[in-house]
Amino acid sequence: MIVTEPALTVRGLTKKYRGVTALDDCSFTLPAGGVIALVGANGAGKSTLMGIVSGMVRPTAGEYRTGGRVVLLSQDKPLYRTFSVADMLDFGRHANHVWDQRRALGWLERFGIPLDRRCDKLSGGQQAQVALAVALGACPSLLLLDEPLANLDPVARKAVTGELLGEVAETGMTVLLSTHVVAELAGVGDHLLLLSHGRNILDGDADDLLAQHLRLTGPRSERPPVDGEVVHQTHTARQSTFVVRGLLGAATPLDAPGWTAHPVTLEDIVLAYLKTSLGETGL
Ligand SMILES: Nc1ncnc2c1ncn2[C@@H]1O[C@H](COP(=O)(O)OP(=O)(O)OP(=O)(O)O)[C@@H](O)[C@H]1O
Repeated sequence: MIVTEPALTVRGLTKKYRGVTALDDCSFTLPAGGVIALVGANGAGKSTLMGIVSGMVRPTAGEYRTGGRVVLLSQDKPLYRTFSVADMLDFGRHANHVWDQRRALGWLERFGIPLDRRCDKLSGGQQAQVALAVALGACPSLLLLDEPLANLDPVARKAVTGELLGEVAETGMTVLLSTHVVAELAGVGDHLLLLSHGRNILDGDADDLLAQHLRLTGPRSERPPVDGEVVHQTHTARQSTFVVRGLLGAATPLDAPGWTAHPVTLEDIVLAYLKTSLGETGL
């Protein structure tokens, strides 16, 4: 039996800046070999987590363990303005012990990025592609992408995500992709990690999470008509809606007059947890 080491294990990880708790006693394990969507509002602690895991930021408490080479591509793309694209690949080759020039070149070719163009003469989206090529050339086992796709238009973002999934399938690497574009989650991540105020409030396999959650609508009631954890609830004078985590699938018939069950999307799940963590009860 092949036992794959997790891509990342985190125990009690905490980071405090003067007066600000950026990460608050986080513990979770992320599986290897897929794309993990790291989701959270502005200031939730996503960049801090990536900074720690890449070794750039020292945690205040707790520990973490990774399964191999970690490469971070941060929000401010690390390019030298006056370097050509080819110079950036040379730089990558010299800055990394392990370097795969073919892989870096292949990525640039797929997106038609000219090698002789100076980095400051490229569009924001093209600069993101060069930074990605350098990151991939370094052959990461865990690639941390801190919103590097923010400059890309939705079509380009989809193309890049598709190519990244190809790289994951080919090499077995793990990509931790941070985003607050919740609407674009579908089809991006195999696994979801949700941060709110420095705490990991949800993590799990995307398909499992979809199967475990459902929305129930029925006559106004204090409680839903099924067992399970109430993630979020809203009430009007005559109607109640609950997002519940339980064992019932949306296709299971409900033995409760007036109640209907609906499947949820990953976006619905994320929003339900975030609203509850922000204290929005809808009561
Ligand atoms: N160097 C720092 N000094 C002081 N406070 C910091 C520092 N870096 C981050 N913080 C604070 O820590 C908290 C978490 O910030 P972080 O950048 O990790 O969040 P984020 O989820 O990446 O946010 P965004 O989506 O806006 O990039 C915020 O309150 C932020 O102001």
